[in-house]
Amino acid sequence: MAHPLPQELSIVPRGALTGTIQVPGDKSISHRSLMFSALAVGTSHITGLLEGEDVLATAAALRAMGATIERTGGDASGGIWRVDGVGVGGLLQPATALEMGNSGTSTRLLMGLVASHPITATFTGDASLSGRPMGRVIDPLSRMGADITASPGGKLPLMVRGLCPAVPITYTLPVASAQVKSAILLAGLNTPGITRVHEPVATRDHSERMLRGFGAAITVEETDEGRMISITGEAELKPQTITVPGDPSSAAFWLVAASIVPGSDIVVRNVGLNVTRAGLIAALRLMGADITELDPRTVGGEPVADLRVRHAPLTAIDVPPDLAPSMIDEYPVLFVAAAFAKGRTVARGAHELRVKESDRIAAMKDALEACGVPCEEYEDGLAITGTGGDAIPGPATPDIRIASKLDHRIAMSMTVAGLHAARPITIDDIGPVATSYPVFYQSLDELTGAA
Ligand SMILES: O=C(O)C1=C[C@@H](OP(=O)(O)O)[C@@H](O)[C@H](O)C1
Ligand SMILES: C=C(OP(=O)(O)O)C(=O)O
Repeated sequence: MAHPLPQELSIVPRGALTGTIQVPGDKSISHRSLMFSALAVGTSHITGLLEGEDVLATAAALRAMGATIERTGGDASGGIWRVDGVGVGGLLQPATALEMGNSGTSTRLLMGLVASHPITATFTGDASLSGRPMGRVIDPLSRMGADITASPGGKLPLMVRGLCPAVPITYTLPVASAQVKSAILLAGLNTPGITRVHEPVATRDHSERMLRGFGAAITVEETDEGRMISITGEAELKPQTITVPGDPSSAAFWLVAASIVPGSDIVVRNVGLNVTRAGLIAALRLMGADITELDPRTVGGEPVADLRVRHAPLTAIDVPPDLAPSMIDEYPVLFVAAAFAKGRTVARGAHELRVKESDRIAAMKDALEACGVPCEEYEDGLAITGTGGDAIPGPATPDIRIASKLDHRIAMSMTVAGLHAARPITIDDIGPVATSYPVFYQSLDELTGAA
């Protein structure tokens, strides 16, 4: 895929954030809504689907394998989509390679789907995705019988030749990864017998919740050694009407922005608060953030609330490592919060950050240090010495560019940092923001009165 030209942007402070916004649909739930609907027998309807590039890559791949997927309406806060599924076992051989763009979730979950179908698919991706480890899914899916040929180091491009019928396995996750767990469960859907995933550390449980909603026989047993998830194969999924809640990983940027910019007082509506995703809120509250949950309710089987966030002085903490799985995508913006806290925040136990769209530990260290924020890098995290609430200095000279490294979360996090910096922060490429939050800069305009 040809890369679009880099979109450079300079961020300058815009004053307090005020008003109310709604974040787009949850990315994890949007991917799964499309995949499970594509495997159901009949027509599903999805409201609030995130229309980011990652989710659109999933839709395109499912279409290439026979599902009919159409947008029927919607607005900036989310799309309304209709999916006519092919039934479990009914995926067709795609005619061309599946182009996954920047999306790890699309790649790993769809590899699981292909693994137990009688089809062969080639997966390709952009430079970021092509550097990410796929061995973590290649191993269990190969044990189930799939024949997978990958590029050196277990990377993309790779080809999955599915086996049908596949062999059920019991697999203990060697890394805390909802993508690996979900890939195995998806392969298990079309595998005779019971496929089991043992998860020593709990990760996001959207697949389990949604598969149950679609009528799959799935059980979750809590044990002293973690969770054992069992799925009975050759399932028949029933079509659903799904409302996707707002993405807590997108709300995260506003929670931090309002906390650090003096005078801010905002409401972020419709934020998913599943405990397997809510770690950042817990960490920010430990730092002294002023976050109130309003109107708690259930949307699409997930707990949701509106969040009121007011500026508050933040204090450094040792981020509890057991929060890591429930805030894994939020570390970059947590590091920004730490840059404004009083004292030295230490966040460790987050080695997985090394293998996201970029090495997020190195990327944020480089970015924050370039803005005058003292950092110390560990193999599994970062220590950051904050200003105690004052503006961070910003780059020493105007020619310094902050590298977003094809990583949406680095671009958005450094945008937030630029809202309270003494000098402008120029980001070399904000294009990747479109993967998960296409209306991010519109929402920033709304919250800062520039819309
Ligand atoms: O299952 C998912 O939807 C996701 C799981 C996480 O990845 P890992 O499974 O690699 O931890 C997360 O970082 C990613 O943004 C989305
Ligand atoms: C890690 C992320 O996504 P993915 O793994 O799907 O590329 C993310 O959105 O931060």
